[in-house]
Amino acid sequence: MNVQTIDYRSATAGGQLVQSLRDTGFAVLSHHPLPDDLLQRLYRQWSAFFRSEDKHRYLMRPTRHSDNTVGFVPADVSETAVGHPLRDLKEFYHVFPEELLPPALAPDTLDYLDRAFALGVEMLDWLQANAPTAVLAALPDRLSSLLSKEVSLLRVLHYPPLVGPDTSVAVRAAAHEDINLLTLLPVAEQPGLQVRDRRGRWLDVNGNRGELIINAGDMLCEATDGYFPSTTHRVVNPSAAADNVSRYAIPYFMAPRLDTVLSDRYTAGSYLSERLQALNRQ
Ligand SMILES: O=C(O)CCC(=O)C(=O)O
Ligand SMILES: [Fe+2]
Repeated sequence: MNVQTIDYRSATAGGQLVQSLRDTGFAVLSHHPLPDDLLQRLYRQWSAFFRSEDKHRYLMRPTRHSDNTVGFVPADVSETAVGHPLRDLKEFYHVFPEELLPPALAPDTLDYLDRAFALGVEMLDWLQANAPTAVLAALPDRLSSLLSKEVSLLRVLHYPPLVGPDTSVAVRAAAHEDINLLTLLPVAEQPGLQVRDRRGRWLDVNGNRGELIINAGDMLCEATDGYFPSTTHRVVNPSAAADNVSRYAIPYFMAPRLDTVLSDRYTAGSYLSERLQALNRQ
């Protein structure tokens, strides 16, 4: 399996994106418009946040627009991937527009969120223009018109350096699929992200700094009757002592309005509720 790197500026980028998502569920986008200096500021500001005790003042609470939570999620209540016995080794912060957010972090974080949303709209328009009409015909609207900024989630993840005895079983992020339509994830400064190919082998996602990983989520898979597969991925623990440092990642999970009918079985709302219950079962 070969996750394609696609140059955002290429005239055929849309077709390449469809092909790569079809083949692997993932793509890497180079030369995209999300500014690297903005991303670097986010890493700096959020690493300071996770180091400070202030984070406990922003403990997670229900969001206004979905069953999700907004705010800081400490490692001891973190998610447990379906089929995995232990919680992931991560703490994170859920950002939604106009909801709980430390004021010092708001300007750059919300600027990034707006830009990521605009790029996500463009990516879905690329899929719309390049996927077979029949695949998208059952959807109630154009893919990008289904998006909801209120339901879409910017997650800032901190995977602390590993300590303690049970790290051989617990992992930074156990194997899972994303719930949403499309995920935009800047290539992290530290390695660890892997995807599973059709034969069950785990492969590193080889993106370079400054590039953007794009992957299809389960809602896109459901809404296209499997045309766009949502590929299983994970974040493995550092293997060498020298790599045992904090890792940060900032995925943007783009989701449709909750009343969107995805299939005969699900609306986006019923799908999201079912999946969140499974993740937060412990
Ligand atoms: O940390 C990463 O690189 C990916 C995180 C991820 O897959 C997720 O939060 O769904
Ligand atoms: Fe994920």
